[in-house]
Order: sequence, then structure tokens, then C-alpha cells
Amino acid sequence: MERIEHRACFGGWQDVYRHRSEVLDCDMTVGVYLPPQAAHGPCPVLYWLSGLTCNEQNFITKAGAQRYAAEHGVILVAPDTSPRGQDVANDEAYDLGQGAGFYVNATREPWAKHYRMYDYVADELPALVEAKFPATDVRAISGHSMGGHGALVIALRNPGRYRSVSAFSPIVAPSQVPWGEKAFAAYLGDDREAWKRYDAVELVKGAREKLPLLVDQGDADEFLSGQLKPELLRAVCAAAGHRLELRLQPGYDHSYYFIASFIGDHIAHHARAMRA
Ligand SMILES: N[C@@H](CCC(=O)N[C@@H](CS)C(=O)NCC(=O)O)C(=O)O
Repeated sequence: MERIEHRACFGGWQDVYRHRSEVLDCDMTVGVYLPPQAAHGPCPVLYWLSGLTCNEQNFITKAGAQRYAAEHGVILVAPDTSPRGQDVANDEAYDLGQGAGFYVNATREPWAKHYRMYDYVADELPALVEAKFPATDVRAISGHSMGGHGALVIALRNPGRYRSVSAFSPIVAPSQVPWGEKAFAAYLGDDREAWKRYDAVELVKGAREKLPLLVDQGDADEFLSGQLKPELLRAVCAAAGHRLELRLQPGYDHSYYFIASFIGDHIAHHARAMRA
């Protein structure tokens, strides 16, 4: 791993690393915040998955999360949202290809060679982080929009791997909304059965672990009724007896101003779960 940014921040360090990903078969960048406590011993890790059009910079420059991570002694790991590079398939649209990996393992061409963000986030990245940094194997996961979808899906599919999961404005049912339908058709093909393994609303139905879900959603979010549909998650959680704290936040939109307003709550929530 090559460190390409290194900045003092709230007594710790906000770094960015470039590394070769075997799973994605390309070079990747990832933001790593080391809180002051990491200088004295290993700390638990919160993984953050960003949304469409983002790379590792959006969260580290706009969410203001470092202050809370320093307070609670939590390492923050914020990867890019897709494989990258000239050799990596892309699309002109903002919601497909680079910047829009949707945290799935693609099975269709031209995407299958590099677009394996599910394996990258669930397996390769934690192994790398736990080998390279003063990190324990105590993990939590969160994200925004497409990244909220990623966080919910990865936590639901991997019982025991995360102590807690949360999401901001997540795409809870990608199989039922335009963003997800477009991406899943391209990456996974037309067989909707294959989509279910990447759809939080579907996964809640069969979840063994029932890790409680914390979701914040702005009620002035421009994507609320067309793409996000948190009511679908509420209904399926109620039916399955899966604990969900869904907080509709009045006046907030889809932006990082919303994330910055509530990230402190989420980091406190994850820190509590990771201490337990
Ligand atoms: N560009 C798209 C929306 C993209 C968008 O809102 N992306 C969210 C994630 S889904 C984001 O975090 N954007 C980057 C940022 O705000 O820093 C559009 O205009 O419809």
C-alpha cells in the first residue's frame, strides 16, 4: 500500500492509500482515518460506503466524521465506489460503470472482469486493513444511498462479521427502483432471482442474525419516493420481526449536509456496539 495523502486531523491522521486490488484487478484508492488512540493500540473499524458518483474523497472531506472517530477511538475506512482505470469498463451515465459499482460481483460482460465490489468490501479490504493498520477485527459498516444499500446487504449476508450496521438514505430495494434495475440488469443480467442476493428488502426476509438496522432518511430528499422507498424496509422488517430504527429527518435532503448532521450519532452508535 502506498500512502498518497497524510494530514493531521483531530489529533489523528486522515490518510489516503493507493493499493493493488487482486479482486478488482486494478489499483484502488481508499481513505483511512487513524484516531489518536491508534497510536497506542489497535482500534475497531467502521467501514463507510459512498454513493453514486463518489470516490474516497467525498466522505473524508464532507462528512466531518473524523471529530467523532477521534472522540470514540474508531478507525474509518472509506473505499472508492467502483473499480477504476482506463482498462476498466465504463459508461457515460453517472449511475453505471465507474463511480457506480453497486457493491455487487458482476457476472455479465463487459463488467465481470473488474466489477467485484462485494468481494472487495466484504473480504479483501478488511483483510488488508487488519494486516496493515493498528486495527482489531471488530467491525461496523455504514454508507449513503448506493453505499447504504451496500452496507445493509453486506451486513445482512455476513452474520457475525459486523457488530453493527447503519445507513443514510439507502436504496433499500434496488430490484424495485430505476437505479437498481438499471445497474443490476447490466451487472447481473435479466434473471431477477440473482438480484435478490443484493437486495436488503429481500435479504431481511431470510436473515438469520437480525442485526438491528439504524437508518436515517431526510424527508426532503429528492430521491425519496422514486429510488429510496424506506417504507419497503419498514414493512419487511415489521413482518420479519427484524429491529429497525428508521428516523425520518424533517427538512433534510440527499446531500452530505444531511450526513454531516447525523454522522456523530451513527459513529457513537457503532462505537457502543463495537465496545460491547
Ligand atoms: N448526480 C446525480 C446524483 C448523484 C448523487 O446525488 N450522488 C450522491 C450519492 S447517491 C452523492 O453523494 N454525491 C456526491 C456528493 O454529494 O459529494 C444526479 O444529479 O441525479
